[in-house]
Amino acid sequence: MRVDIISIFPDYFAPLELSLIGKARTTGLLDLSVHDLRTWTSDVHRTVDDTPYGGGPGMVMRPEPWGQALDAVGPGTLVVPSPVGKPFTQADAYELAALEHLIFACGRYEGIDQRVIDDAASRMPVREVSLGDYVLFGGEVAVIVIMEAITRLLPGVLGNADSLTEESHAAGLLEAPVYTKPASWRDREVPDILRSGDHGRIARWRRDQSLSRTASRRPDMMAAYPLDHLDKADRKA
Ligand SMILES: N#Cc1ccccc1Cn1ccc2ccc(-c3cc(N)[nH]n3)cc21
Repeated sequence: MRVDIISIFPDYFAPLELSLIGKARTTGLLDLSVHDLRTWTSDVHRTVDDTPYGGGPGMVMRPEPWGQALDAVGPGTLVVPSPVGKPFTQADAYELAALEHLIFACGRYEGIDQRVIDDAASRMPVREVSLGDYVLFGGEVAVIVIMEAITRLLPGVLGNADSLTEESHAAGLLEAPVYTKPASWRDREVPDILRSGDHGRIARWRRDQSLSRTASRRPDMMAAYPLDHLDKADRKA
């Protein structure tokens, strides 16, 4: 997978040289390039923002540098983090992980001139995505989060691919609590079932835990959970 990130703060992406994303880059699973938007400015001050038409607070990112940057690195699927984007989900992570070339546009200030998005959409797929109902300073942190969510889905990145099938949101439920040694810690014991060796009962216990956690913490996910995945007993719960 090829990924191009465009930002006025390229140093924000140093964390993408670490851990499993860094390993994916060195092994060639991920071809990641980070670009400074100011590369595509032409004035001595390397200006990337200007005052908003119609007035209002703050500044808006100018279209010219963005247009030239996207011409240079595109075409690909353009992903634009934004407070007004579609909520980013695990399903989106799977979809993006299956694509050949992603381009991330990191806005700052009050956002990017809308014509940049409209112009890009005339020649490549564009996805405006939100990480949640809160406002960040810019798109960089959102791109780091999205890059983690995507990269861990790439074949060969996670040592144990089984992790992907059991984890939260993969099966449409929140995952069960996890425990490791010691069996007793600060007078708190690991549930006996998990030490029973009865894998059938353990699987049932974990699914019950997932259902109860999801029902209490994320009723919205329960509403979307296919009823035919529930045993008759579960449906009464
Ligand atoms: N746009 C905008 C904007 C509008 C008003 C006030 C502040 C900003 C800051 N900002 C500039 C770029 C940019 C990118 C993504 C987010 C973002 C995503 C999520 N989920 N929250 N915030 C914010 C971003």
